[in-house]
Amino acid sequence: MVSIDVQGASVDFPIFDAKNRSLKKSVLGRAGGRITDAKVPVVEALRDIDLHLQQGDRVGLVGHNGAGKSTLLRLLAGIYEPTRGRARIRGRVAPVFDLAVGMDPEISGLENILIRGLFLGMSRKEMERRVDEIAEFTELGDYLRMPLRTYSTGMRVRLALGVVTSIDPEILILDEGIGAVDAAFLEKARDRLRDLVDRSGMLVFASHSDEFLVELCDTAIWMDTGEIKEQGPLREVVSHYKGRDLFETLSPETLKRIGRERAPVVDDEPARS
Ligand SMILES: Nc1ncnc2c1ncn2[C@@H]1O[C@H](COP(=O)(O)OP(=O)(O)OP(=O)(O)O)[C@@H](O)[C@H]1O
Repeated sequence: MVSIDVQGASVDFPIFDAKNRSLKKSVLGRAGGRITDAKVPVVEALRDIDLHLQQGDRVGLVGHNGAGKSTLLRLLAGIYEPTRGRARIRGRVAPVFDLAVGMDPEISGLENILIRGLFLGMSRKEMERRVDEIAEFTELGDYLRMPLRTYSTGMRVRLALGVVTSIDPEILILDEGIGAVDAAFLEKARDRLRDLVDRSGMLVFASHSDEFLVELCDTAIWMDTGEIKEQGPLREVVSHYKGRDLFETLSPETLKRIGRERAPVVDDEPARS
């Protein structure tokens, strides 16, 4: 059984080369974690996080720029150790922060499929079994035998997305980078992404995209200046964060796919006869 237990965890980044010349006018900062006023300033990226996640959880992470989403993902992936408190992770983590990480420009697309799969925790045998199917999905044809440096950005993303959606992670930690893929290909990748999420034991996904959040998650955490401001059902938490109903901007196709009706809009105006 996979699980993540975080108790009283904080992550600080001391900044040794910060400029101490103050701004002529003090500027109200809205983005980012709190910065302590010391000789060596410290960015408090996460403060006092308590979190328990278990098998089957599909959690969306929302919050303003610099709220601590990526730092929390790295803590949950075991990449960062908490400065204070503790984080216990049970299960094999596949961290997908940047689709391009683990790809080598000098080797072919086919070789990159294998290497990237190993990086995400698959065995060589498993990847050899899947390589044909991934190659077909990417529609890259003869390019798969060419070095990766000859690919356009979109072609690289196709390759990376093909590999990422073929793995069997116990804990899938996903950062929002996948939003950068072109819309047509994403349409094609959507079912694969859903399958990936369905067969992974747990998903934590940071995203600014309403469509992606409703497609992949059922609960949410709202991060604000390094703290958990709210945690609960997806629609409720994201609607509080956005200040409007999460379902308001979804396309009819998305609503149909997720099998939900848009809630009736509450009309404050007195009914006219
Ligand atoms: N390596 C680092 N060194 C110093 N400060 C950092 C580092 N990584 C993150 N921070 C700071 O920690 C805070 C949280 O950053 P984080 O990247 O987790 O935010 P985020 O919610 O993912 O933001 P975004 O939506 O803009 O990606 C910010 O104030 C950021 O400046």
